[in-house]
Amino acid sequence: MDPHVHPDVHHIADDIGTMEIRGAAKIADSAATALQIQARESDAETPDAFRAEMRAAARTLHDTRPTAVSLPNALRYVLHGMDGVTVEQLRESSVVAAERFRERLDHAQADLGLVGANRLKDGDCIMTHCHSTAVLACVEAAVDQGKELTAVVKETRPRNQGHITAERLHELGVPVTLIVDSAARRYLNEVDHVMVGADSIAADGSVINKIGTSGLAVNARDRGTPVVVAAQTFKLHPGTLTGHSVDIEMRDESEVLSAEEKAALGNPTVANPAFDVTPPRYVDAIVTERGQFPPESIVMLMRELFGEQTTEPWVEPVV
Ligand SMILES: O=P(O)(O)OC[C@H]1O[C@H](OP(=O)(O)O)[C@H](O)[C@@H]1O
Repeated sequence: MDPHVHPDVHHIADDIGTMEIRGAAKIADSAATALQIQARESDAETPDAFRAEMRAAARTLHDTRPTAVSLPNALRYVLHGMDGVTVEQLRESSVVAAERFRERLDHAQADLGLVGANRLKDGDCIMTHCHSTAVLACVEAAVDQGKELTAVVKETRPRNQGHITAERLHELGVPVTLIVDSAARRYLNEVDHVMVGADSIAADGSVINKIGTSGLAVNARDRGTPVVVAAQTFKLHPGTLTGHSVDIEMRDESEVLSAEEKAALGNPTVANPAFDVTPPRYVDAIVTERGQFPPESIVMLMRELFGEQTTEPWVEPVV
């Protein structure tokens, strides 16, 4: 019989898959919460059964979206924290690990915000792409320091997450100019920084973020506008230390065109990659809770944080 996965874990996994829950930090937070629910509610009678349930829950969550490494990093953190010889010890340690992960996430976001805010000067204008809570943490910290900022916000087709950014910036008192994605180059001369988030950062300093980030970064370099990536260290992709590449998620064509719209166009092939890869030479700085790094040096931080090896604790152990 398959290990029992709590229905709330399935619900959270479904919400991550459909992007009801989205944004790399929020996904990580929700994944840790889901494992906490699984641990709290488990009826497992033996330590082996408990561990098997936790691994199954983690696999369910893991298989939802492939690109944001914050998801496996959250699962890894909680499963590595699961410790003890009785079910109650395993339960308690898992719950504590999930709680600790979520607290670290919150602190990291606040600390990163202060680092990012130091890059911003009173009167600066930023250009954003998609919706990144890490970027907003930098803006919020700068606003709290009394700096007046303005923003040019890219819509970010196909899901228009730029609209969320516009709303949040408005709440922070930052005046927003919303533009369609293809207008970005036109406005790059008028902004002081491009600020984006990240879903994964590879060992060579490449930044994997919402589709359109790489074109924006290349244009920004051409115009001499610095590109800042705001990302907590759990966006660092440990697998890339050992030669793995980051999967780029292809999402459903219905996000781009409805079935009727597609038929009216003569049924073209529709491709909907959710992310792209920006090479390190187009990134000026990666802002983390551990400070600001040139992308080429991020590998040193990764070695310090992850060592040389990575494990996938949600995979069944070989017996
Ligand atoms: O962790 P924070 O900075 O909030 O978000 C980071 C990134 O997550 C989002 O992915 P999606 O919308 O879930 O596909 C965007 O690509 C955004 O830049």
